[in-house]
Amino acid sequence: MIEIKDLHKKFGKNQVLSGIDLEIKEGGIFAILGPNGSGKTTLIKSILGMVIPNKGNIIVAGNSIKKTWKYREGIDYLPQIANFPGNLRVRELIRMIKDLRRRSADEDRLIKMFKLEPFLDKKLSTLSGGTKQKVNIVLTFMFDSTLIILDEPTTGLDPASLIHLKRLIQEEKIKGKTILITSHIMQFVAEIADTIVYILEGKIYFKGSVEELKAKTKQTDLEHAIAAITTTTDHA
Ligand SMILES: Nc1ncnc2c1ncn2[C@@H]1O[C@H](COP(=O)(O)OP(=O)(O)OP(=O)(O)O)[C@@H](O)[C@H]1O
Repeated sequence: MIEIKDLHKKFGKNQVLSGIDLEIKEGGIFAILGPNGSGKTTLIKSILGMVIPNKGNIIVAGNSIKKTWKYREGIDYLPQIANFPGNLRVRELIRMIKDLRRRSADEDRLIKMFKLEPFLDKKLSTLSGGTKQKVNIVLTFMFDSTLIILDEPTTGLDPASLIHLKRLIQEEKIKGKTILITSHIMQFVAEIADTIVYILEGKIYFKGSVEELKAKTKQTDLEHAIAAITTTTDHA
């Protein structure tokens, strides 16, 4: 589904990605992990064509993404920070995104799931952080793309909403979709991820399952395994 070959990206003198090689097969949940500033969002934005790499190649669904944008229509993306005009009402925003993408959407089920009915006529600027995030989740999942990219999807969510989000992601996986997630919430990652990709110092430091990482680092939970990763694993 996605092939990344020798990807390099620097911002000024800051070398963020320095030779990322990664294959993401079709179907399943992939968590991209790494410390703050390790380049997770940069990698995601490179896949989306929002960051132009200095070197390397990215192939999505068999085609190089260089100088093309059409492939992006087949990706549903939840950004880490979504900035929509505050004076828009939730209902208007949903309408606007549907018009922009010119795709059929199934928003009603999601609005119900996240109990957003009372907020539909409210302006975005008046919503709490968690409610805004639920609106962003609706905007992401209301389309039916085969590739879904979620940058820190749990931000601000209360426990009930987190359960809904997990269920939603798992339902999409069962449909055969490929889901790419970044998160710092290790319990969330441990519960849903099939494969973990750990980025450190611009490279892929580990790729494998949660169980493989726990075994490799001799830890019983993912949080401690991640903490131990740099001292106990070899480069993947
Ligand atoms: N547009 C930009 N211009 C300059 N530097 C940038 C830009 N985008 C990202 N960076 C830098 O690139 C590095 C990686 O940032 P990135 O957002 O990809 O990290 P991250 O792993 O997603 O971090 P976090 O876990 O904090 O979200 C950081 O040092 C950041 O300051």
